[in-house]
Amino acid sequence: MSRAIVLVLDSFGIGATPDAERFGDAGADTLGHIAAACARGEADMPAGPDGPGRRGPLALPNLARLGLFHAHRESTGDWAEGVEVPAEVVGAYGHARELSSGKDTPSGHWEIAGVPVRFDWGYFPEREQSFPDALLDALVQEAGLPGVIGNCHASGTEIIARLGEAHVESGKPIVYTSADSVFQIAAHEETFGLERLYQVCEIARRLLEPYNIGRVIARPFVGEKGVGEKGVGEKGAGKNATTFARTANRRDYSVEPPAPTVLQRLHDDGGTVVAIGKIADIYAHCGISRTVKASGHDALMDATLSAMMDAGGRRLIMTNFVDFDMVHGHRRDVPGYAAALEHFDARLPEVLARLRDDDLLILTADHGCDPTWAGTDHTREQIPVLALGGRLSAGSLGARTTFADIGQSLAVHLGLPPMDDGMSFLRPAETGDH
Ligand SMILES: O=P(O)(O)O[C@H]1O[C@H](CO)[C@@H](O)[C@H]1O
Ligand SMILES: [Mn+2]
Ligand SMILES: [Mn+2]
Repeated sequence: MSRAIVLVLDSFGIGATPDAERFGDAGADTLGHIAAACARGEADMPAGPDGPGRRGPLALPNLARLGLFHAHRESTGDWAEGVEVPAEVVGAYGHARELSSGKDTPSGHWEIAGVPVRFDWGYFPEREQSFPDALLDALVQEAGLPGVIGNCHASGTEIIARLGEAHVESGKPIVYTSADSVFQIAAHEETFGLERLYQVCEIARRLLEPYNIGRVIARPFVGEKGVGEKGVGEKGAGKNATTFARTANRRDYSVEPPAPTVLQRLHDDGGTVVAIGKIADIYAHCGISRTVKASGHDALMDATLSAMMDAGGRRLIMTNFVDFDMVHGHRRDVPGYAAALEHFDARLPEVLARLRDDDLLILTADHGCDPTWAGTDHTREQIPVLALGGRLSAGSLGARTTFADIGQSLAVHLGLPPMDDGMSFLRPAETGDH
């Protein structure tokens, strides 16, 4: 029975799309710019409590053997700087551009699953006073809040450092947005309460219906307000030392995909869809047979491996590795992104060792988030398509004109009727037994 394993490296773009100019992203290249910084020795990181550190050129030998650097070269025209190009490539590799109108996570994932987003999302483009009064008034009234603060474009970590204390003192949640179609609500897990935050998000989800907003995101945090001056030499010396930090209890309230995804089709056809990490939230819980929550790339990898060890059956296992984006991309943390990639690469052989003959493995991404780029938002980029399966031969899959080629290939592999969008890169002779 065919199985497919799809690993989404959230935000791991491999070069700007032809339409990147429209997004202010011409020249963005998440992989290329990380590799260049590593080659220049600008992404060294000492060992610390968070990991073993890293040094020198970007080392991704296992992804390289699947064709990552070849795919990047076909996308951008150049080899990534300082990387070791493997003598032999064993994977089928390509790069894909996005048909969807946005460069956000749901659009990217839905298109990967065969359903591009052709309509325009609603956005809140004003940097300050971003949300309509009518919306905030209704939220305050329906949720019984003393008010809200924030109401601007912001980076989530910056805004809790800046407004966390005011939030704790006033009980007013922090509302903010970004270049994405999002309404984000940050609140303290203990003083405000996690369940209450989720309830407020559900009310916001309903109130946002007329605005066509893709996601409401609950951003719980913990920690304390400033406790005096920090000592000389410490990070943030001279500033009030707040300890506000976000927790793993983030929750995304997405609208439903506009058409049945390949996940939905498999689930409805009696197959099993195992959603690991944020996947279930991203697909608004549509077409999910089993949800496995895990936080951090090691736990996400462990959950993926254990799902691969489960008894067979026609199934899709899909995992989102969110820290590339959330912890490193948006925070413009080049050394951290490089270290996370190297760590992922080092664990990849564990996945390869668990592949069965009729499995199809696909590694890909949902958009870019170039950590060397201005601002803190995503970047409109091509995604890598690295595929390995019993009957797929090694070599280039070329330039794919939509992420939906992945969904179409999954439909073929899993024995489903064709999706409306995308072209399969599996030849019929290469499909598994159903
Ligand atoms: O800065 P933080 O809160 O991480 O938010 C980022 O994460 C959101 C979802 O990807 C994006 O819209 C961006 O605003
Ligand atoms: Mn994403
Ligand atoms: Mn993001």
